[in-house]
Order: sequence, then C-alpha cells, then structure tokens
Amino acid sequence: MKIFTNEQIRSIDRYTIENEGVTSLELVERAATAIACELISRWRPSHRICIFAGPGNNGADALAVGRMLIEQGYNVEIFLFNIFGKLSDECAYNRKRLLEIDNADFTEVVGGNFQPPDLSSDVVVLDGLFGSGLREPLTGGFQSLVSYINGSEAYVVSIDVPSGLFGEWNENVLSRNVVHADLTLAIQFPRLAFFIVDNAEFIGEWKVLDIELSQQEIKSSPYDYFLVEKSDARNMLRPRGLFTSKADFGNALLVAGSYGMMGAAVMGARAALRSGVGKLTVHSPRCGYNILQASVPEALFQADHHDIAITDITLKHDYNAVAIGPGIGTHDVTKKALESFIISHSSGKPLLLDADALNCISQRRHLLDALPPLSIITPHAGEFDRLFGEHNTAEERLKTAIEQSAYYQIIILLKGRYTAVVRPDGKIYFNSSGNPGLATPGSGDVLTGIIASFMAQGYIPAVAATLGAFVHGYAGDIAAERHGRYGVLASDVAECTGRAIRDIMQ
Ligand SMILES: NC(=O)C1=CN([C@@H]2O[C@H](COP(=O)(O)OP(=O)(O)OC[C@H]3O[C@@H](n4cnc5c(N)ncnc54)[C@H](OP(=O)(O)O)[C@@H]3O)[C@@H](O)[C@H]2O)[C@@H](O)CC1
Ligand SMILES: Nc1ncnc2c1ncn2[C@@H]1O[C@H](COP(=O)(O)OP(=O)(O)O)[C@@H](O)[C@H]1O
Ligand SMILES: [K+]
Repeated sequence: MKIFTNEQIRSIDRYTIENEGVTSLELVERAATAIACELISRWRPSHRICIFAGPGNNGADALAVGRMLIEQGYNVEIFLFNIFGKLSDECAYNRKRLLEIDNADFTEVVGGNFQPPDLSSDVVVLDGLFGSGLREPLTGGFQSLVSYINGSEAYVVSIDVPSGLFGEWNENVLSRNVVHADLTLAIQFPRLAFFIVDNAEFIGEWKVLDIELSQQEIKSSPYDYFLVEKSDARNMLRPRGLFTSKADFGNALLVAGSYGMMGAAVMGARAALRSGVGKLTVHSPRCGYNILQASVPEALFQADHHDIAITDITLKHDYNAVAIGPGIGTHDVTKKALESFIISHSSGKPLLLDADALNCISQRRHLLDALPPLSIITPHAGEFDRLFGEHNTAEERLKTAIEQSAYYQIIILLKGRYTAVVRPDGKIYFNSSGNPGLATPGSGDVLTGIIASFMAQGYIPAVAATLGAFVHGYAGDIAAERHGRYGVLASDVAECTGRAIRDIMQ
C-alpha cells in the first residue's frame, strides 16, 4: 500500500473530483458513512458519543457522522468549534444539515467560554478537530481542549489522524498538544507518522477506510513510502519450477558465531536453509564445529583458525551472498578480520552486515565508505545509534537513515515494530508483519539468515531485504499462534520460515 504525503492526497482528491464526477461533499459523505459504519459495528445506540468538530473538512466528516448516528437512534452530543468564524464549505453545509434535525444536541462554540462536557469512561469521543489541513501545532483553546480529552477516561476515536499530529514529520510537536486516540480511522491511506514509534501513543489501533478515491490516480502517483503487505510479498516471491536444482538457489556464506554465541550461527543457518538457499557454508571459530554439525547438519562448516573468535574472513568460493555478523562478538582480532575483509573485498558484490559486524564497524566508521553499493545493514535502534550517533527520537533516526543510505549508497534495514527498509533513492518500505513475540533473543539472527538466503537466490538486495523482513515477521506470526507472544523462541521463527513462504505464496 502506498503511503502518500498530504499534498499528494490533496492532489488525488482533486483528480477524483475532476475526473470521476464526484463532488467534495460526496467524498465527505463517503468518509462519514465509512466512519459511522465502523462506530455502529463497535457500539450500541445507547452508548453516549461525544463529537468534537473543527472548522475544516475533518470537522465536516465529524458533523456528517453525527447526523448519521442521530438518524440511527444514537445518543450523540456534538460540538462545532467555529472560533474564527470561518468554516470550509463542506463543514458549513454539514452544520446546516444538522441544524435541520429536530432536537439534535448541537453546540456551536464561537468564543472562549466553552464548558466542556463530562467525559466519563463510558463515553466515546469522536475527534474531528483537525486532519490533514493542520497548519501548525495546536495552541490556545484547542490545546486546552486536547488536554481535557487526553485527561479524560473516554475512549477516543480520531478521524483521519489524531488532531494536532501532522501526517508526516512531527519534530516540533509536543505530546500534550496531540489527541491521544485509542483508535484512528484513516481516510483512504495510512500516514507516514503511523509507522514511527514516537507516535504510537497518539494513534492507538489504526484502520484504513476506503472512500474509493481514483484507483487510476493512486496507481500512477509516485510515492516515497510504502507499507509492505502479504500481496506485495507474494508478488516478490518467485515460484519454484519442477525441474530446478540446488544450483538454481545460490550459494551463501554466513560468517557467524563465537564462543558462547554459537546459537546465533545455528539460528541464522537454519533460517537460511528454511528459506530455500541452495548451499550454505557457515564460517565460525573451531569451538563451533560440533555444535553446528550436530544442530544444522545441512550446512557446511568452515573452521576459522582460532578456537573461540573469528580472525580470518576470506572467500574460498564465489558466493552469491555473504552475510557477516550474528554472534561474532567484538574481539580485536575479529574487528581486524572484518576490516581487512571489507577493504580487500573487490568483487563489488553487495554484503549483508548485522549485529556485531555493525558494532565492529561503529568503531571503524571509515569502513562504511568501503562497502559495495547496495550492501545491506540491519541495525536495531541501539546498533544504529552506535553507528551514526545518538538520536532522541525514532523520527530523527529515520531521517538520519534516509541521509546515510543515500550518502553511502547502502540499504539500511532499521528494525522495529514496523521495520523500515530505507533505500538509497530515499524510498522507505515499512514492514507490516510480525508481533511482539519477535522481541526475543536471536530473532535478528534469523532475519539475517533469511535475507542472505534470498540474496543468494538472486533477489536483488532491496527485494531480499524487504521480502526477508516480511517473511521473518510472518514466520513470527505463525510461531506466536503456536506458542503465544510470550513463548516464541527465535528457533521457532526459523522453523516456521518455510511455512510462512508457502502461506504467503498461496
Ligand atoms: N483527502 C481525502 O481523502 C478526504 C479527506 N477528508 C477529510 O478532510 C480532512 C482535511 O480537511 P481540510 O483540508 O479542510 O483540513 P482540516 O484538517 O479539517 O483543517 C483545516 C482547518 O483547520 C484550520 N487550522 C489548521 N491548523 C490550525 C491550527 N493549528 N489552529 C487552528 N486552526 C487551524 C485551517 O485554517 P486555515 O489554515 O484555513 O486558516 C482550516 O480552517 C481530512 O483530514 C479528512 O478528515 C474527507 O472529508 C474527504 C476525502
Ligand atoms: N513488537 C514487535 N513487532 C514486530 N516485530 C518485532 C517486534 N519487536 C521486535 N521485532 C523484530 O524482531 C527482530 C529483533 O531483532 P534484534 O533486535 O536484532 O534481535 P536480536 O539481537 O536478539 O537477534 C527484528 O527483526 C524486529 O523487527
Ligand atoms: K482528527
């Protein structure tokens, strides 16, 4: 699903109005119908619903929902904030229609002495104050109203976006000036802000409501941000022909493990094999020999000269993919080995670097310059900050990822609830699969194995990263069904990878 900016949404809106014979009022009516249906499916008519409408079309949506709920016999109280004496045409029209209803509980707030209604825990607040037309962070009376809503026990549903939050970047927005919604009903598209963890407390659960904006325009509009869903992953996965052989599925090298961290190598190797690599070699210190051969007999073992750490990374074959990092530790000898490998790596083939490989590089930042273009790094927030400096917010971190990805021409896969695959051209692919069960040791090693396997099979790095993240999350979802969100082990995720791919392809 494409994620558009405000400006793009306005232009798709305009196109729909100009080319599909729909008026702006009809779009408001469609949005309101979808919102009303959603509320009706969740609450009974006796439930008290308190609607706050602003002066623009977010308010128009809210007023229209109010009318529809009254017509369905709901117990609705509506407040329209007409502070500046200027309503959008759609808002003014919906105000008029409400006034035509006998006994509608409707209050128009025009000045400063507004007495807020009681918002107890059994009230549902519908927040239609501001949506995509927000100009600047909320101040004055709106700020007080938002504080009042946030301080109440009511269940809060926001229309389009929580009022006070911008759809994209929110650098200067204070938490107290944004509605904290329990449910956000986004009109037609989710917004970039939904995928940034800083905003999780504002957005709550979210759902996209389709108002049938022009599909043709949506398809042809360029985008910078994308939410990867099952159908996207399905389109990326190549079916396997009946006459294919191991040789068709690539040869991968996984440099992983050290004394006390051989599990990382085992999990990465299992995940790579479960996601279909043709041949896998694991390079580990000698102490890993018995462990690896016994637990992953399908993989070849290549012993380092050293007993407990990796000291020598050299490619004895022309591998289709080389992944380095899970469990290798940050011993000086390992850092040196990694440095000389990266500096002398001359084939130009992209590398995949994770975990301790990134921690090693963070102490030798010049190595980033030496990475082949389109190499993939897969940091979580901590590893990212060790590489690129401390960040106070996830939004700042994402912006840095965009800059650094372009600067070094590498793919940065920033892990989290919505893992972001940031590409050098500035495009970001957010992953939608996965659950908190994946927050378990070794989970990242499994991801590395999957991506390495896809790279070896000939998926271009950007696809291997995006598809790998989706398959990993999906395998985590299957594992959580079996073991629950507390009980998932990274080994379960590796184990479920093959089934995940099968389910996605069906
Ligand atoms: N596109 C779609 O898919 C569809 C979208 N729809 C809906 O329309 C919504 C967008 O509507 P919108 O453009 O009228 O903007 P909205 O957020 O209501 O606010 C604008 C008003 O707020 C004011 N204002 C702004 N900032 C302020 C501040 N800090 N403090 C005080 N005032 C401030 C601003 O004032 P002005 O800038 O004009 O001076 C103007 O009066 C969208 O979110 C969705 O819900 C659907 O109905 C149909 C299809
Ligand atoms: N709440 C969550 N929802 C979805 N995915 C998650 C969640 N928490 C963690 N993950 C995923 O689990 C993986 C954890 O990786 P990482 O932090 O490197 O773990 P480890 O270092 O233990 O291997 C990442 O792919 C991340 O996206
Ligand atoms: K809103």
